[in-house]
Amino acid sequence: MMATRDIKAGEVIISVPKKFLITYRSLTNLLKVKLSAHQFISLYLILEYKKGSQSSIYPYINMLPKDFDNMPLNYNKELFNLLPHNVKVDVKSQRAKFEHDFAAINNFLKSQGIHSKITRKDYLWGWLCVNTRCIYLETKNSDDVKDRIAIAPLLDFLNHTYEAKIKGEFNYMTQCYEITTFVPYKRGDQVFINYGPHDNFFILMEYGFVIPNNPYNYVSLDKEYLEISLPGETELARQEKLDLLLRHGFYGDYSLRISEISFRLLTALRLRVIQQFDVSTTGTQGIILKWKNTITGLTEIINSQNEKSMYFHLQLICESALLKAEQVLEALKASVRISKIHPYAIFFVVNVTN
Ligand SMILES: C[S@@+](CC[C@H](N)C(=O)[O-])C[C@H]1O[C@@H](n2cnc3c(N)ncnc32)[C@H](O)[C@@H]1O
Repeated sequence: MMATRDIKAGEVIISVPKKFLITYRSLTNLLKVKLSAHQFISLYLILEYKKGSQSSIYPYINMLPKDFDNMPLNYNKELFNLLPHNVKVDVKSQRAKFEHDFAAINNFLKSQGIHSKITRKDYLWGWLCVNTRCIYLETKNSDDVKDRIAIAPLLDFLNHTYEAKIKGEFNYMTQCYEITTFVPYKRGDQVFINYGPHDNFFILMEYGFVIPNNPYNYVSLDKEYLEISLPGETELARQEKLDLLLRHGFYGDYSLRISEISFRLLTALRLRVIQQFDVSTTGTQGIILKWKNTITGLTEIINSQNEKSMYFHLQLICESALLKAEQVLEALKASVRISKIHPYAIFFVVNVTN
């Protein structure tokens, strides 16, 4: 979407009247349903899609993507396996959510005596249309979960940038969904919204694209942390350290950003590199106490030797992550040559790996 005049910070750039919002409530006259808003709006979109030019919202249906082959949920096994471990975990839970929703609409259609001709592929299309395009509405009645999401076709013209500063909300006075920009635009500029402070893993999974030089990007080192082998560390010691991490809320979510090593990762590594670890001894109990002090902020480090070893092993796990990424990039190069995978999908996986 483009600015047709200069726009000042603080101006409302878009105002969509309630009657043009597709919500659960706006559709309930069509069918009495016991489905979530996401489930039902997805069903509505695919039913409209199947009507072709007879659909009352045909112009909108016609401008929706024809497929979502570039989204991880649709990747074949070969490409899925090349995704970073943490993305695979998230895509698996997204897939489970989809399967749950697909089962719910099938049950619903059956309960209505409707013989469904909606395939998994059909429904996935509707489901991803909603996932990539819905807006969240703060309802006055916080129990009214069915009214929380909406599709506003006009808003589909707005793309995302992390630089946009906006507020989007339903205005009860004007009965419109309004977007206010807090950055100015010049006539002819592309006008953006901001889907949130998301890294490329999230953006790829939820919206099917990536942002070059996204400042929210990070590398997850959870798998490398668990797989690291420390000389002299017994399986019992390893398990006791992991139990301690769990008990203190420091298990997992170990990330590296462009200019930041997460405190969680540093803390977990400090514990991990402690040698001759045996919780039944007073020596280990004393060092665990010092480790706990680094969590509360009482001290910054356990001791200089532990700190040195921690950074040494941090470097090792970074090198291991780098090696894996290089192998993935090589495999992706081969995929481009041999398979029929959507070229954008390959570009996206290269981007989240790089
Ligand atoms: C609400 S739609 C935005 C409008 C979309 N460009 C269209 O023409 O339908 C959301 C989709 O737009 C695309 N999109 C939004 N911002 C983008 C960006 N900065 N770069 C690339 N694609 C973007 C993604 O495919 C996303 O799923």
